[in-house]
Amino acid sequence: MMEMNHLQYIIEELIPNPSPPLLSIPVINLSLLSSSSKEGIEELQKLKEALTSWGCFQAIGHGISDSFLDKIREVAKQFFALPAGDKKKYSRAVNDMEGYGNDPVLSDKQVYDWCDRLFLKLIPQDSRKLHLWPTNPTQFREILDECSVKMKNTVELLLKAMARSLNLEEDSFLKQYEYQEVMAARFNYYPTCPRPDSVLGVKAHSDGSAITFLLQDKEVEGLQMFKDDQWHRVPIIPHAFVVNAGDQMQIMSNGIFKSPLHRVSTSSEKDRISLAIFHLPNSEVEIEPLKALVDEKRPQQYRKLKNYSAINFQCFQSGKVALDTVKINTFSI
Ligand SMILES: O=C(O)CCC(=O)C(=O)O
Ligand SMILES: [Fe+2]
Repeated sequence: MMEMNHLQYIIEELIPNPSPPLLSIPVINLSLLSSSSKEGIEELQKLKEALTSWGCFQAIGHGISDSFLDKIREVAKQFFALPAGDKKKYSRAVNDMEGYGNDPVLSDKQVYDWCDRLFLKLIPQDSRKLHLWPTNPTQFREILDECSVKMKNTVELLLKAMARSLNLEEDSFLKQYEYQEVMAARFNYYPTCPRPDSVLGVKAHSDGSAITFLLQDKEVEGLQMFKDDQWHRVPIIPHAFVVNAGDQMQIMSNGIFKSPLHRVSTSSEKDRISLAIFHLPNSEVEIEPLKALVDEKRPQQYRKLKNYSAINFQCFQSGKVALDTVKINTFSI
């Protein structure tokens, strides 16, 4: 953790319920989603229900082996365990999100996340800033590269299933992307924290992505989802991904799929590592609610836009909720 005044990490009041109830979110077997068997159709229905209510689910049957996921966890652990001086070689520039570091300093009122991270773009390949990719541990680059290839297939399979679950052509979402996807990895390291009652690993947020795949720590819980006016702890399923829709999916699906609010608690006993893989359209591509999901009963809820990440960042700076600022006011007076 970089040197910083600890007060800057404290949320004004005590977190009302730092350890809320454990609630199992739906578990979906991705390998069943392309099957037209009875099982496959039921799984597709489960997927739709999960994304329209929770906005998230635990993905099993995703085709990435347990041993590969453990390898990713291992190199991440080795990287964060390096001496500070070694990690600093990969530090992000002041005005860049990519690289190693913690929250950018935007205002003196800001509350920081109790978290160090390594943020790297994976796709498109020519956008990679390889000088920020660790060479220690030596396998890091190779494993992350392999991870991007595997994840690309898994995410595309899911995007197609999501479209089919809404009775749309299976490439509806990918077409909106104009097949120009961006994929980025964010490794999060949460050191032990002396004040878990008033400090969060990551403050409540929704993701600016279209879809996020999260590999949780295998042993240490921390992720919490907000649903029905309550926080819920997300249980660990060691080789599952926690998948959630992001804001851009809420926009493209005209509000049908939900981008859930989530946060990460801290622990005074154990440090924790997670890896979030974000998938989103290229910033030059315009997105809007799919025409097939707009009708009289469900008028268009969001305006056409591009570069949602920039909108999200600006809103974060001024304390606004990004999705609210791109919403079309549909109710009449
Ligand atoms: O560490 C986690 O469990 C979640 C991290 C997260 O929400 C994020 O990186 O956007
Ligand atoms: Fe997140």
